[in-house]
Amino acid sequence: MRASGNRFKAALASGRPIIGLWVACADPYLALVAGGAGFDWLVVDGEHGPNDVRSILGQLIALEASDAALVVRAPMGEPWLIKQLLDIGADTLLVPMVDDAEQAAALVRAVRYPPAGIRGVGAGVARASGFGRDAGYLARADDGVCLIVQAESRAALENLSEIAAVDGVDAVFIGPADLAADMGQPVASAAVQEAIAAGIATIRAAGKPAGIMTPDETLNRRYLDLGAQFVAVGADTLVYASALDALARRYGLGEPDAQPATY
Ligand SMILES: O=C(O)C(=O)C[C@H](O)[C@@H](O)CO
Repeated sequence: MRASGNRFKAALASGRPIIGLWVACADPYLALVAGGAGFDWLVVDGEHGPNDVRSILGQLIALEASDAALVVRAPMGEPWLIKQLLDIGADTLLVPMVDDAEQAAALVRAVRYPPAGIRGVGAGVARASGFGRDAGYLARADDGVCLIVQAESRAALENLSEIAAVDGVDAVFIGPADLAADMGQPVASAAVQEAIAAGIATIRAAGKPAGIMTPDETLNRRYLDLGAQFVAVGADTLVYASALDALARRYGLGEPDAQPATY
């Protein structure tokens, strides 16, 4: 267990842009491969990767020696699951589909122990506290958690300033794919791009770091120019599929006209 404080929070506090990677293969061995690439942060994706608490635990253990800040994305913001993810040692949670400040405030309560929150106390049987060996864990735990909420709908963007203002929300991530789907437009459309630009500005105006993810380098550099601070630039699954497809095509195998994998 990392006793050196929350690495993602420290990276955000530095003010410098940090570049991340989605880790969705749901396998500790492949997580090790990603962990050695040099990304500033990695998201173990519990929403779209075929993960459960045990597989996420295996990846956290595999990544313990990595220099990357580790983020775990919950499938949804359920307090019982958040409790389990924190107990296995996740200290930075990314929670999808947050549409209003009430949801965000409930998530803050879910990541905090009483009296500030509702997180059940089970540190004595939790990896997070070194199975009770870290006597100071409970006192540090609330401050040691970094909560990132995802705004990825028209409703979320309408409520974005209130969401970002919630005390205990450390950062806000804009989900382009879900936002585009909710808007009924392609991610690269002017309407979605304008909404993302406005969203980044709103999050920054609230004094919170803005994050986003897309495999499109042109868009990522635009988002960085707009002030996004934590930007994921790809996913292990996409890179793996594209690289294998390209290798097969070099020997005349696979679909010669197949489009590069994208999300
Ligand atoms: O809506 C989005 O975009 C995201 O939340 C990121 C994606 O889910 C990422 O996993 C790529 O599919």
